[in-house]
Amino acid sequence: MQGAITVDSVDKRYVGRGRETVALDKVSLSIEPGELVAFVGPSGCGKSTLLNMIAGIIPKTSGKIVHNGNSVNAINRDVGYLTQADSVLPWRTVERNVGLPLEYRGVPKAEREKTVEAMLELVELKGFGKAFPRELSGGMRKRVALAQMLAYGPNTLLMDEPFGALDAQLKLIMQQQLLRIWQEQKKTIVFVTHDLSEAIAVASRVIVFSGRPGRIKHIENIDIPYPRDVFKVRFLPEFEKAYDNLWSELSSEIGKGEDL
Ligand SMILES: Nc1ncnc2c1ncn2[C@@H]1O[C@H](COP(=O)(O)OP(=O)(O)OP(=O)(O)O)[C@@H](O)[C@H]1O
Repeated sequence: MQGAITVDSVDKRYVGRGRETVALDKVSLSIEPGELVAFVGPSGCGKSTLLNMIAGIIPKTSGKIVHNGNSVNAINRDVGYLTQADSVLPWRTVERNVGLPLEYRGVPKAEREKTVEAMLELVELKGFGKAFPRELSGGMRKRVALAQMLAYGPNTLLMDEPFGALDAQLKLIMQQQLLRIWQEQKKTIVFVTHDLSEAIAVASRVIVFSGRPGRIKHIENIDIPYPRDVFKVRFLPEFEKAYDNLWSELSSEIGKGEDL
């Protein structure tokens, strides 16, 4: 199924310099096509490791990951990946940054320009195509990175603390834009965050990982219908209930196996 992710009994052990780190222990999880799921957990519990394995960037030690019906055993080109440190190149204009993945794929210029224009419109940066990244605010740069990721049309987006470096107000704006794009484009999204409010505001399910070795400790369904206003949801009783549940699950894990 397009966008579906199944993680089946996945372990990850890193071995290096005579030391073994068990990052993930028997993690199993199913994500439906079109779902927006958030991962939360203490630092070092393996959230980024799991995203990297879904993207096929690093190998699993054991277990199985299936995406779009295919077993992931090498670089997974069906996902878009956005990290906190975005990949916007300072010497390229906005439009040439957004078009970069299409250039790599050899997409002809005319088609590339059409896609870039549509992507800039989608992230509300129409008219900024000729600008350079240094001329943009932090939130605008994030939107360039988002447009770049969306340009080649992956059905699944992996986002690792994408808004972590932004100030509180910009974060809200980006969360709202993300929800709009998600609803318009019907993508599957896996979103890693340290911010519980952010996780509850955007996700339909929040997955809580235990301290290292990372295991799935709890799954919280967020019973707030979409479309959501990320600012107003904070005042709903469902939000408060989810926050209480998540905090009680998470607080006991903080400090366990952490890289202090
Ligand atoms: N290449 C590597 N070699 C050895 N150990 C690694 C490597 N990458 C990650 N680790 C270890 O695996 C564990 C999980 O790391 P990971 O980055 O996946 O955690 P995380 O939950 O994303 O953390 P954070 O929230 O701080 O970003 C950590 O203990 C980390 O030190």
